[in-house]
Amino acid sequence: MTVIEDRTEALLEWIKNTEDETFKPSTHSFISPKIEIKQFEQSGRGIAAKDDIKRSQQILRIPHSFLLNFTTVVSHITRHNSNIKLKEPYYLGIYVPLESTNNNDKFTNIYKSLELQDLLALTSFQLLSLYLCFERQRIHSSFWKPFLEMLPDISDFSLNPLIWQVLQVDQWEELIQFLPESAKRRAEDVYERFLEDYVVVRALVSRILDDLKLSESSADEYIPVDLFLWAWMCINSRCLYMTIPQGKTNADNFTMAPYVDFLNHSCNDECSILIDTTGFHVRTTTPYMPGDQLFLSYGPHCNEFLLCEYGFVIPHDNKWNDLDISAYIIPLLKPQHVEFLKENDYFDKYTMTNEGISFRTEVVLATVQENSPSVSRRLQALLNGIGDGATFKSHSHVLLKEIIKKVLHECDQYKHLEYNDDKDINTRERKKTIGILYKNRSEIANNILSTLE
Ligand SMILES: C[S@@+](CC[C@H](N)C(=O)[O-])C[C@H]1O[C@@H](n2cnc3c(N)ncnc32)[C@H](O)[C@@H]1O
Repeated sequence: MTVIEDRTEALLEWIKNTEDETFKPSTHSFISPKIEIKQFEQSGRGIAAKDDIKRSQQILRIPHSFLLNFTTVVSHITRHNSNIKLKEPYYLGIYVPLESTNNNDKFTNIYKSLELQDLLALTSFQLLSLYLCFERQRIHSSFWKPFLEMLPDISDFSLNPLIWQVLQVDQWEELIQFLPESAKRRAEDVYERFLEDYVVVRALVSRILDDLKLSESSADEYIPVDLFLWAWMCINSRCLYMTIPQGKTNADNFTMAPYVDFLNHSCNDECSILIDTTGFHVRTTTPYMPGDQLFLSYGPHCNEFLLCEYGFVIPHDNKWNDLDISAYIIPLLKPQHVEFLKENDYFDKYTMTNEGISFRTEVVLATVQENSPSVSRRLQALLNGIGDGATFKSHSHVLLKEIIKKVLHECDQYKHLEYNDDKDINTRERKKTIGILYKNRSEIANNILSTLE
């Protein structure tokens, strides 16, 4: 057996796979005997059909105790602290084996010192990143060992700009500079989210070390930044939407789900998800033949989003690609335009797709044509949906053509990156991916331009 097959066996045993849809659904998993984990060239490990699978067939069910989320992590950590009694109903069904708390390593000493309010003050991302970092380091006594052993390596995220920046990979500053402005902004947003989580978690660990009079130990020993990065990226690239009762914002509403997290992304919905009291279920929404890869849509995401959040792109025909031209339009705005657009919630994010320009883009192109937008009746009519903005159209088209020509000029400068021959394979792949982003932009720009001529 190969290493991956061994690990898969261990995972199936741990999640108590029964291959029986009806057997003890709240404590045992069901992994359809018609599927298997396989290696795919473009997308790494994924799930393949071994047999014909009909549409609308249940293929996976994972009980709540094997899902890694805010509720299960709080249940596991607080088991180390006998003063904490969890009473809320959502904690009651979570199975935490006692053996997993019988250890006195340096990480469980921190768990013992964490109060419930410390945990509840964290976001899902912060709590799970902290927990994955610790459990990875105490893996041999971790309840989650078979799951942790199936998680990707940091090298699997090599295309992701967050990795370039945090690990300062070869040519990282140049690579970030090469990104289209809208992708650069997405990458900055991801970096800020990551940094904020790291700072909060590190401060919490430092405080506990102080409380334990262990201030000679540094929080960096407990959460090295590269391990925190690995944990954070595992979560970001594998989290699945699920409502969390303790969630403070929508961003807290997710879970990690063993085995389900091997489903790769496609633009079309080919599987669907359902969560009930027995756990996390996946059904097919399309038929599959033996050898086919099963896919789940992670959402209507363009390539810039997929790259910055997950570290991959769909090289051909991502139907959710858009072209963000905010960086070209915003410099054209006068202060009164900016004020008007902000007041009406139309500032920034000016996009177009192959189908045409977005309404936000139509609004901004109309707004720049008005000296005093706040008193323009025709602009107000456009915003209220009373007028169709016909009087703005011809000048909007002129402006749009100018902008698109600039976009195409920029794409011509960078498209060649797709075919670069950098001697370092990682840099080569990263540059190639940036080149694909420019190719995507030029395709949309050319399509829109042809409708204007
Ligand atoms: C939820 S995991 C899927 C399992 C993953 N392939 C693995 O080997 O563990 C998501 C990650 O899979 C990869 N991925 C998913 N869909 C992909 C696709 N259509 N093309 C390329 N990579 C993909 C990306 O690396 C992404 O961060």
